Amino acid sequence: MIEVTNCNLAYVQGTTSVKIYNDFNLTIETGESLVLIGPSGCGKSTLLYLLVGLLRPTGGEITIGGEPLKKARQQTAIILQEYGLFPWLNVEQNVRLGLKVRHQPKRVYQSLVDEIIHKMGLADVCHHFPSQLSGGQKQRVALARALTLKPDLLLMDEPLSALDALTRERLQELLLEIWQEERLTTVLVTHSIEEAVYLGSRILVLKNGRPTEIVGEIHNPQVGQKGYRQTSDFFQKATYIRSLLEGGTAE
Ligand SMILES: Nc1ncnc2c1ncn2[C@@H]1O[C@H](COP(=O)(O)OP(=O)(O)OP(=O)(O)O)[C@@H](O)[C@H]1O
Repeated sequence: MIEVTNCNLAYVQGTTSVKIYNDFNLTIETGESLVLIGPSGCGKSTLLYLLVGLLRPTGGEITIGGEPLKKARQQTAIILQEYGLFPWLNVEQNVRLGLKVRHQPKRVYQSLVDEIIHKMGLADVCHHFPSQLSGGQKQRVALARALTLKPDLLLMDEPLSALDALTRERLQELLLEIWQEERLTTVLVTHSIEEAVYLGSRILVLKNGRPTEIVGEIHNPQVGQKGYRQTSDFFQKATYIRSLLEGGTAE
């Protein structure tokens, strides 16, 4: 379980300090797929950076599994929109990079790397360089690299936003599959209402105030059910989230 308790975070902008989070509280259960949605600038990425340990709150505390988060943990993986691949390394080298920097011997990790490359559908391009890949393939490499580290927490900042509609849908399926199989705790930031309802077992709608507020919390236990995207329940949740984003209230 992740607990964010009374957290404060301010950025210095020019001569002023702008409070993004003030006494902010959030609990994320183990195995949840939490989605954060909200207008640009409301603080979604900042929350991910706090959760990964790259930013330290100026007040309050974050604990993961009861342990106070003091610095980046090995079991947390983060995937960013720009993929974060090294252009001079091929697919396989990019995927195994995380294990290599942790000084694992090759004989220990190679079978895991091979397995994940297959699972991500990258076997045919494993000797290609990032410049030879499509956006969807690059994102699958980033995902594969994160998964080789066997994280217990996977944070994703708009990972699918640069992809065309069909590639995006295929990767949504893949993310859902990974979440269902591994039962990882995931936190996904997206601007897509549909994606939020398709992938989030709980969806938090944030408001662009100073400080940031949660204006809606939607429990979505049907996530992952076959054909969910075509149901009226899916449509109703999407409509509700839209109304919250537009500043309306619950129907
Ligand atoms: N390093 C920084 N220094 C000063 N201000 C910052 C810094 N990083 C972010 N901000 C500001 O903090 C606010 C929240 O930024 P953040 O990137 O968390 O928002 P976001 O909801 O992820 O936005 P987007 O949806 O556009 O990615 C914004 O107003 C942003 O300009």
